Amino acid sequence: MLYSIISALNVQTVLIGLLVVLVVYKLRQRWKYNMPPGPFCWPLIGSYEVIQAKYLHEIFGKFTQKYGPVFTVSLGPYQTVVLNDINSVTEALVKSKADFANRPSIHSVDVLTEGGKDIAFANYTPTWKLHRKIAGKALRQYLAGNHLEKVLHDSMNKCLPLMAKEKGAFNPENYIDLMVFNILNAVCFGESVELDDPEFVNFMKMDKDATEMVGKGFVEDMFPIMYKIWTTNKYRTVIKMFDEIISLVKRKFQEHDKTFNSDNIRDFTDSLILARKEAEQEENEEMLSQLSDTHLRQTILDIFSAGIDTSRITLYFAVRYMAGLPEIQSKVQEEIDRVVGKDRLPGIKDREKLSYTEATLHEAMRLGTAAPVGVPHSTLCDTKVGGYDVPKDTMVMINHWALHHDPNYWKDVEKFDPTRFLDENGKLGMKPESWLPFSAGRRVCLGETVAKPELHLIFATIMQRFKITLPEGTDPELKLGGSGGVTMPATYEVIITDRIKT
Ligand code: HEM
Repeated sequence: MLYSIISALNVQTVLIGLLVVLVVYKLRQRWKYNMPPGPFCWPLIGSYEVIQAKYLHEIFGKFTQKYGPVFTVSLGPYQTVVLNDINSVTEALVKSKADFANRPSIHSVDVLTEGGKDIAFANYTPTWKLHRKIAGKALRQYLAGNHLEKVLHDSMNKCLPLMAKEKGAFNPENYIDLMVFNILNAVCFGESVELDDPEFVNFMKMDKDATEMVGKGFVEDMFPIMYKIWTTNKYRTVIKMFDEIISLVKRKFQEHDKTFNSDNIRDFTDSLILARKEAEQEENEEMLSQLSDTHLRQTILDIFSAGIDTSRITLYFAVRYMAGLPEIQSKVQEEIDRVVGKDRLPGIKDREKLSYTEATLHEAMRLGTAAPVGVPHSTLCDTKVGGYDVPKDTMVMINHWALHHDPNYWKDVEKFDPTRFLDENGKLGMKPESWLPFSAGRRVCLGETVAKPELHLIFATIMQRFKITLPEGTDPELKLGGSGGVTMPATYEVIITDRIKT
């Protein structure tokens, strides 16, 4: 009895002590720094409104109206500065780029990245710079030849006939997943799979479940002490999925390592192995220590999973918009018929002539931003943005969704209008200032040069082949699905008519 009272008292004392320390820390921060304003946040828990919100970009939009485009909010214990307009984003990511180039340390992410050994979530260190350089070079080598077009055509030739068999209303997700998966699978591992391949089915299920769970966040990331005491079922499930995904990439990497031949570089994985062999020949011990199996498989996992998720979600949006906007769809198809015809698939070289098609995809990426709040950044030093102070180690989020819906930059914000991206001659014009789906600065999307031709060709090829409509009675307005930091269209069905009967 006495023991339990003492231990209860101890717990209370510790908790109160912690609370006092936190309040003092917060007051000191307020006194020392002129931080951006923001809503009331509870110590440790953060903002109640954020916890309750369905989408982060939406609640951030609400705060912007009240506090302006730069505000502070606590997400659990993470004091976060959110940037909601292009001026503040450019100031942070372009003008003061090194200051904002770090990533916050989040436990669940640390598990997936085997201790931050990847690119996307790694700290801004010389090792990160080396990996980004090597991975960028490998991707450029891949894009230099006609590899990407071949891989794309192979993937589309496999998927389109399967899709054409659909009679009546169906959900196109599986086909889009297969198109994207096979392209990234070929880029990374030189392989292609069938629609019912267990590896594909299993990976997509795990990837989607994990994306949804990560998008909603984990209580354990808010209260890291929980990892040591007790973890939720949700957290244990996602960790099991991470383990499986890591094992899959590990197996593929080991197979490549065993069969590697420097005269025949088959894919991105081979390019990374080659970079390591070159470091071995140069006896560059320092570089070699940063090119361990773990580092290389984490780089591959980044390219594979970052590429699949963003691309599939962008295409879910694009197809759904086209199904609800028959006039725009017809214009896209007229252009493709005129430039490419119906006897061959669109190729990389057609892209510059398919301006309206490209503009339509850009508009789908604006209205249906696949990474609405991007990947969180963190400050490397005390710095400034929008006239406010941002202390070292503050989490910084970019609200890409807000940039893409800012009425100061977009007329009739909610209207789907591809001509925003065209000049007076109907050609693709300069990038609109507040269009930033791939972000900017030191951590700008590494896959942008792959994603742009990849998405364009998949989209153009689907549009060339099928007229897409919504089942009778469906509201043409797109409803948003996903939650937290992940957005996608709510599950939908379409009906397709084959425009090229084969
Ligand atoms: C629609 C397609 C895509 C979109 C909208 C997109 C968007 C983004 C965004 C917003 C970031 C975070 C940038 C920042 O931290 O400020 C990012 C990072 C990244 N993306 Fe993409 N991405 C796309 C496709 C791809 C593809 C196809 C790949 C791989 C081939 C890829 C690989 C990466 C990597 C590795 C990073 C981390 C960069 C770093 O931290 O240094 N992405 N992407």
